[in-house]
Amino acid sequence: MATVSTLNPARFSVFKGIVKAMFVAYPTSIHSLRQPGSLLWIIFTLWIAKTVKNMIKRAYFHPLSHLPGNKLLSSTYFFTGIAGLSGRSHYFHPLGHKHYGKIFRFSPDIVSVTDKDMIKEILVTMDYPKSVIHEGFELNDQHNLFTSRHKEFHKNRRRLVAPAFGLQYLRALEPIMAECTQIAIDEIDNILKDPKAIKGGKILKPGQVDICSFMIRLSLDIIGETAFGQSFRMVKDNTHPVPKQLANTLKRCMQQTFNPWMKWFVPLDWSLVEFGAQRVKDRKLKGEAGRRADLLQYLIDAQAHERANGNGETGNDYDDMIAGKLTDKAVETEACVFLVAGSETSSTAMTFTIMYLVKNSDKLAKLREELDLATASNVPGALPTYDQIRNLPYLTGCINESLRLRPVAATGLPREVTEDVTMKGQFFPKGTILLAQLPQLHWSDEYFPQANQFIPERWIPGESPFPPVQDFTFYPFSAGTRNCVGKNYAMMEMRLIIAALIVRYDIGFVPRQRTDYIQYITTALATDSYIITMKRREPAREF
Ligand code: HEM
Repeated sequence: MATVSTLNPARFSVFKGIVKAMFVAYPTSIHSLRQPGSLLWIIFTLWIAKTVKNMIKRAYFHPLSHLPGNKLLSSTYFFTGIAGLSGRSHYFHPLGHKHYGKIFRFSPDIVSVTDKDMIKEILVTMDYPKSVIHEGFELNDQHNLFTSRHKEFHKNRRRLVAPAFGLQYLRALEPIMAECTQIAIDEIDNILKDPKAIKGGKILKPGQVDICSFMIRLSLDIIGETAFGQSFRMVKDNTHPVPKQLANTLKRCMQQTFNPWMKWFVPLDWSLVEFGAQRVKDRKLKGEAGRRADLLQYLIDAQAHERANGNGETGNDYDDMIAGKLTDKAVETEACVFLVAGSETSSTAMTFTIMYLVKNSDKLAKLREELDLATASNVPGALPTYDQIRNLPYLTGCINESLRLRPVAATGLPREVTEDVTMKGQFFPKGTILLAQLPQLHWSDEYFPQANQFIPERWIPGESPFPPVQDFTFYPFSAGTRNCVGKNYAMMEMRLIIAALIVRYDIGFVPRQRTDYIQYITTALATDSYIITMKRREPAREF
């Protein structure tokens, strides 16, 4: 297996050579630069003049220059590049909106939007395609469901993949999710008995558990089992190389999207794709004996079905890809996409939900009461079943409230305008990237009274102290044709895991911890850690 993305040694030595040569040539160059009329002086002056001319053009004479926004930021891609490197641009957008209002331009062709009607128009009514930003995340040289900007491709691929997330199929995944959750619970119990039993990470005080680490590892194991038919055993061993490689690669992808020069030095490591391809081959080789009710099986069956109905591949790789056919490569790629799109998203959302619960003990007590009632008939040791918890309003309210306050799409959703358009009296030329700022909408007191408070009751008709939540104000899973195909999967997983933890343990807040977050493709706590206290409940809910 290839190593984690590092500097490309050959290119790095070329780079070192250039830097060395620059140092040797430095005194001469500086001297030459200081001589008006010398060749270097002329080249440098022309370059500066061209850059300044382009910056002035973008800032004052661009079709978007009528929009509010900082002229310096709008004149160059430099600052978007820096933001892309840091993974923290979501901290900067609210400041921009506070200063400039619901629409502001912060890059030559990127405009941030928090206006409710415009967001609906961008995501739902006009259903604009994804932007060039998404292409930086294409894997296996293939368009895929998540990244593709091509409507026809997306329509075909979504038709083939979406049924895998239908309720009937998802119910078959419950035993897999339950088994992985039970393994996590056993590991938590081990750590509570002996803090040294921790798998990786630092040993914590007795009674403390890093719940963020558990959520990350558990959701990786679940997606490994359901998308590849093989757990990464991250909860048990925490040593599988693929998750780490993937996290590094996604970070690099995001950085390179905004800083294309990095591609020259830092190759991307797609070991994940090799891993995925091997799993697909293994499953196909086993034939009927290897059948399992999971996402991978669904993709393999869908491929066989298409072939049997004469809708299989033509043999021309490019045409097949553009048409969204389920080739072998496409099956491998989509299984990998599930891992990319379906692990950190769920784990972050669960960590934030638990973080809000431990910070709001009254809400935690109310959730516990609801769960205890719903699972009262369980024998000791049994995990809550999905039938027991799927319709619990307070549990759903807690998850919704956490997704509202900390949406996984922290930097907003970029969409590209396909033709010149005027929205809310503002002109946007073809090619403009509109960034639908979901977080700002979710945090608006106009739509969510006391917006910065964790109030699960607001989602429960009859219990809410506020008017009902309006349509098109809450987009944790996006909307339109590009909404999250894994929404039902994610809701099921989050409900099952959070219910299992709350029923089994008393959990509590540990003060003085960092809770800042970063976003490369999805959002995560910057430290990958959130510690809580946990204690087995005695004796009533002992199982
Ligand atoms: C709490 C968990 C999750 C959240 C908040 C979430 C959120 C989102 C959002 C906001 C999008 C739109 C992204 C964009 O427009 O750029 C999206 C798309 C997507 N999600 Fe999720 N997601 C979650 C879990 C999952 C899971 C578990 C899976 C799969 C197992 C998944 C698979 C996908 C895929 C494949 C897409 C692309 C769909 C398309 O364009 O047709 N997601 N998700």
